[in-house]
Amino acid sequence: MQTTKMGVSLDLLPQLLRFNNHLLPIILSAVLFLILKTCFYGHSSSRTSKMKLPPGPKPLPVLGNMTQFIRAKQSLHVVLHDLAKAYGPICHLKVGQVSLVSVTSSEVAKEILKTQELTFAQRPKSPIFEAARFDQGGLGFAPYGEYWRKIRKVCVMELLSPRRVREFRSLREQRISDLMESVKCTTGLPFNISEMIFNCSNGIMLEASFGQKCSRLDKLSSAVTEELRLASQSSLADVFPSLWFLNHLNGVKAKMTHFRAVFEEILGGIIADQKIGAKSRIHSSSYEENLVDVLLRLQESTETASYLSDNTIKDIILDMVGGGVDTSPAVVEWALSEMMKNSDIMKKVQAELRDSSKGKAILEEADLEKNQYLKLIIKETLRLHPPAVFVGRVSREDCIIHGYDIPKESRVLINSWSLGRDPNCWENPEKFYPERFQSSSIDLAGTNFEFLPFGSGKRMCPGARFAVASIELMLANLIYYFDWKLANGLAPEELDMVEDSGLTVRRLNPLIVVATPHHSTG
Ligand code: HEM
Repeated sequence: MQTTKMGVSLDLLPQLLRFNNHLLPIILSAVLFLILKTCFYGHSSSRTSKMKLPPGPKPLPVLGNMTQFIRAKQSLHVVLHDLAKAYGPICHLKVGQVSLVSVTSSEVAKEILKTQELTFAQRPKSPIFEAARFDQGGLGFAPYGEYWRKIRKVCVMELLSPRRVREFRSLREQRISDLMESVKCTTGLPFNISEMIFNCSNGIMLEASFGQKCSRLDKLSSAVTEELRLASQSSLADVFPSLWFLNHLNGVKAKMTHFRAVFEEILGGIIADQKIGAKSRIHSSSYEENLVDVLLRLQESTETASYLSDNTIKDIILDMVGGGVDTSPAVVEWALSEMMKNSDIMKKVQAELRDSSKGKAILEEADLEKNQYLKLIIKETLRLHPPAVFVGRVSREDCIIHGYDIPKESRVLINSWSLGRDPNCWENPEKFYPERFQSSSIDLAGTNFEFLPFGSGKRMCPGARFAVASIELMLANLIYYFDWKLANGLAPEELDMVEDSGLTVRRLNPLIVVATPHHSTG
């Protein structure tokens, strides 16, 4: 293996940073700055190797020239997956000034997420998100500590608890029934199901959060989507933290400040309105609380009042909307795509659903309990297409992982996409084969480290139950009620499965289909 100090930094930058041409001078100066800094002062990886450590463990070398692995426009998770084939399950990359540790094996993932859980209970700092948040970044980006613990408790026990998820059942059923009506209206013509799935899923999340449909919520959801998109186009300043001014020069800071103003206007307005109406609504016995109501009620309670300011509530709500916005629809989209390609699987699940719920116009959640195959399909989709391809953490102290020194502040990317395709863990890993989960104990709880779609441990996704409830009901109804064909005479094997890049990995090209109502349903 060839080891050079700068090779990786420069080769990986174009992968991580998508930038406009007018930013080129800034980028070049930054790279030049780094080269000079490296030449004259050395860089942090060389400091790493000089650290005093107990005998045995060794510094994880920075990999050398990897140009051969980086094909044009390939996503970072695929680049890192390919690197692992050559260099092993743990690789140290230098990206700008940041030490990045890529992990692609379940054993190493377990060491990080379980054995040394506390060391890695921190998320990478994101100056981009910080600029668009109000307090300490809600749950997702709050530093591990007392504040995070309190907010996490509110989210897990109050906002996304099993009881609360059940309470939103009729909301899900109503929204999905609206989706079915929209699909019916396409009357056998080609249409973009990806967009409809996205709107439905988004509608569920927004209505659960605010209890209403209104135009300002559409504005909020587009701002959150745009914000996530901008954040996924990782800014140069993220990998050169000492060049703090870059985010000002490249316009990212201004855009984030704009999003913050949009969030302030909409969320500030909604919180003020809901405060006025809350007491009368909550005293009505038929009233179902939405998430903002719950947070405002907790704001009045002596136990939680001290840390639930209006700004914290805004951050938490942005976490809820942001956490669910692209992820759940991505799973429905990928599952449907896989079934379009694998007609046997589609037929099998349709038969199971249609036999068990004969003649029903629409499936309710209670109808799904007996449909095991649908659950296997969702797991298999999450294995091959985890919407969040990385579980991202930061080391809070120097530690040793897999026999290597990992310095404090290293960013760790556990590649869930790669874990789901590891031939050491999965037979015939590239094949979409839901039956593999049939007699397996592997579940979504994050205790099987080859399958981490929702992460694991203390910072595991608190929205998993909420997400799965929507995904199951939406997918079940779509395949129960309609028969599906690809548009424009496309054969199943011609359907592309190209991934978009971003924080959430969805299809790059929308799924264009033709739906025909099935004669025995409804
Ligand atoms: C299919 C849908 C979803 C997937 C695949 C997903 C995946 C993930 C993953 C991988 C993490 C990081 C976990 C870790 O570090 O161990 C995470 C964190 C998080 N997710 Fe989700 N998520 C989904 C839906 C949701 C929904 C619907 C919400 C909110 C309603 C949500 C809210 C959050 C929050 C707040 C965190 C940060 C938790 C913390 O840092 O303590 N997610 N999610």
